[in-house]
Amino acid sequence: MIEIESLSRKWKNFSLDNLSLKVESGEYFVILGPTGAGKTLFLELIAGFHVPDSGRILLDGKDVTDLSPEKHDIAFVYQNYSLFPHMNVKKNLEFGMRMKKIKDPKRVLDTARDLKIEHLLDRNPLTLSGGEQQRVALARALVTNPKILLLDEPLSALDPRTQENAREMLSVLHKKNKLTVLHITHDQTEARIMADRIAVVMDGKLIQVGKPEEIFEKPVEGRVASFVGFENVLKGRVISAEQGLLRIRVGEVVIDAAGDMEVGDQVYAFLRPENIALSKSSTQSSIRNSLQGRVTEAWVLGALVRVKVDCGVPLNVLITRRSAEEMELSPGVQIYARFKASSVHVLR
Ligand SMILES: Nc1ncnc2c1ncn2[C@@H]1O[C@H](COP(=O)(O)OP(=O)(O)OP(=O)(O)O)[C@@H](O)[C@H]1O
Repeated sequence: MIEIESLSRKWKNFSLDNLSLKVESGEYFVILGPTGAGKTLFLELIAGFHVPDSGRILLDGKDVTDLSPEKHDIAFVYQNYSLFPHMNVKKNLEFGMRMKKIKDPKRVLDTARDLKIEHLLDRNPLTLSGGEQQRVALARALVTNPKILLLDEPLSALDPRTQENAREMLSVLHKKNKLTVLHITHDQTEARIMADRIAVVMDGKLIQVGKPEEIFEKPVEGRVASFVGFENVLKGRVISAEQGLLRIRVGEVVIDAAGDMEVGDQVYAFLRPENIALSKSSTQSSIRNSLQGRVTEAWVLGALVRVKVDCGVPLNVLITRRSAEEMELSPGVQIYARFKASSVHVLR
């Protein structure tokens, strides 16, 4: 459906380099990356707002690289919604239809019903809440019955509850209208929940494409690992490697990890804070790693507590508030940090 072949474009101090990507028809595809990665520019290239320096864009097999945006037959929802403030909601919707020369008044009402904005049709966009504006922006995009929907951070301006409703609504519309969606976000949770597949973009480059579990469990580069939540990065050297089980020396500490490396390799071991458990005693269990250490800091974050532990290596740990209270955790307390070998993601 959407084929991007070696797309490059340079702006003053920023460039998108050699991006290639295939999005299947009907896929919900998320482009994930930190702020300034070039996600918006990438989406705008696909929509035809800029002409690339090199490379091709094919929509449904048709080369649209040099065609104007109207010929791309794509609907775009902007981060700030960009509703026309001098038109009421109904006229905002009708505008899109006029542009595409669609004359079907029923579509406005049907789309308004789908997006639950029937009661807002006479209102001025400036009087709407953020969530209502977002639904109107989506309605304006969908009223022309596009095959491809491009969403630029569509949920970032909404409060968490409204975000949840909007996510659900987007999923329903995606399935009902058999849309191919390209959704960009810097929010990992959003990407993980919504995507069939994810492309990670950083510094104008496409780093990894895969299913959510591949991106979140098997990131291919350290910067992706850090971005998707592997906060602990331990640099070490492999001292033994047998049947997929590695022993890695990190300073004075030795940890076990699952992976495919060779003895002598210098590696980075990545570990999520939520995959480390704390206990006051070193009880026997199948968990391979149990490092003795001392709590250096602890902050309460609602139902969770973020704990810094010094085990010869510094570790960030996230545990429930209840566990922290049961263990009477506070700076200076002696503790064991425990984690499975399979929780450690090892990269060269
Ligand atoms: N018209 C332009 N001319 C020159 N540079 C630009 C232009 N538009 C954006 N940039 C720069 O390109 C880089 C990528 O911007 P872009 O908006 O695509 O990032 P993003 O990944 O969408 O970030 P965010 O999540 O913050 O929106 C930034 O450094 C930005 O300053």
